[in-house]
Amino acid sequence: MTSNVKLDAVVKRYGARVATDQFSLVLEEGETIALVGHNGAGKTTLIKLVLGLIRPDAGTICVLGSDPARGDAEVRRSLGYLPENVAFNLALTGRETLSFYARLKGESGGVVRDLLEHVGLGEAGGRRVGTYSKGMRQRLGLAQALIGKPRLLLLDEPTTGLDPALRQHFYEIVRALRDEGCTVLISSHALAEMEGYADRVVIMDQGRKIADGSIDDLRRIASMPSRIRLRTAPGELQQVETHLGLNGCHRRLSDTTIEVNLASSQKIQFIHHAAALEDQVLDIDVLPPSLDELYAHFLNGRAA
Ligand SMILES: Nc1ncnc2c1ncn2[C@@H]1O[C@H](COP(=O)(O)OP(=O)(O)OP(=O)(O)O)[C@@H](O)[C@H]1O
Repeated sequence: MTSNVKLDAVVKRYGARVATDQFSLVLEEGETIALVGHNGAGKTTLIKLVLGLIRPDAGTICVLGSDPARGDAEVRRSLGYLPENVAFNLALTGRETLSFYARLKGESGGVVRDLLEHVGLGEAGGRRVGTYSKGMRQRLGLAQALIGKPRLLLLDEPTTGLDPALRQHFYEIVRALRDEGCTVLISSHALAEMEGYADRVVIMDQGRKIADGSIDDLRRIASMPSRIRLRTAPGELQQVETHLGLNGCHRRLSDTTIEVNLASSQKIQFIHHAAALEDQVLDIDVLPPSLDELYAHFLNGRAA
């Protein structure tokens, strides 16, 4: 694999405040990475360092083979960036806005129409940005970030303001880019929606990296219990509890639903027993820890 981004022991201070603290990270070609952390954890600072908009006080950064602070034109053309708050000239149309950014990136105006179509703004391209909804401006921002087929895409809170259908569409665009080999770093607080799309999750807290791995890796490291949910036949709930030896280590969610928290070592045996009660247990769901739960786990561990 080729590493598109390498940060080694990067420190960035704003006065006495340390925004990133000995932060090391490697991002490979074709990876989608979720960067998560509380407000003020240092996510935007990290993105700005990778873009070369600010310089580190210590440590080294290499982006697409060069130091981003050098502002290498070839590297800049291969970067796409969607800032947290997109600010466009409201008097320009969507098409004029994208044409402007395309020229800045040395691309022909021919890409504009396709990009507008791609983000679902084909028909609105002739309207002034001032008349766009927040979601439309966000999509225009994404189109701007996609100019020039970037090899590295940095998206800061990209789905804020998008409705569920547009979020879905947004992640489909991200998946297609990843399949073409683009590295996509997404900073977000919307953990649930990242679950199906992120190859890796990096959790930041107070400028430090406190977890880094696939969701499965994080589940293994956290070794949190899974929730097993059983649906019983009507009137059979108590029998099932007795058969399975559940002595209060479970919750009744309804007259026919029980939930049990089990460590991975106990999970298979329990499911086996429950499945054997085939007249009484109608359904078994295994709910592994969600990204929200893992996030809380790692942050609590940090606090401890
Ligand atoms: N230009 C600046 N001057 C002074 N302090 C700053 C500056 N930019 C960021 N900081 C501080 O650095 C820390 C990290 O901020 P940063 O914006 O990187 O966090 P974040 O994780 O992106 O937060 P959010 O989720 O709220 O966007 C915070 O304590 C913030 O107050």
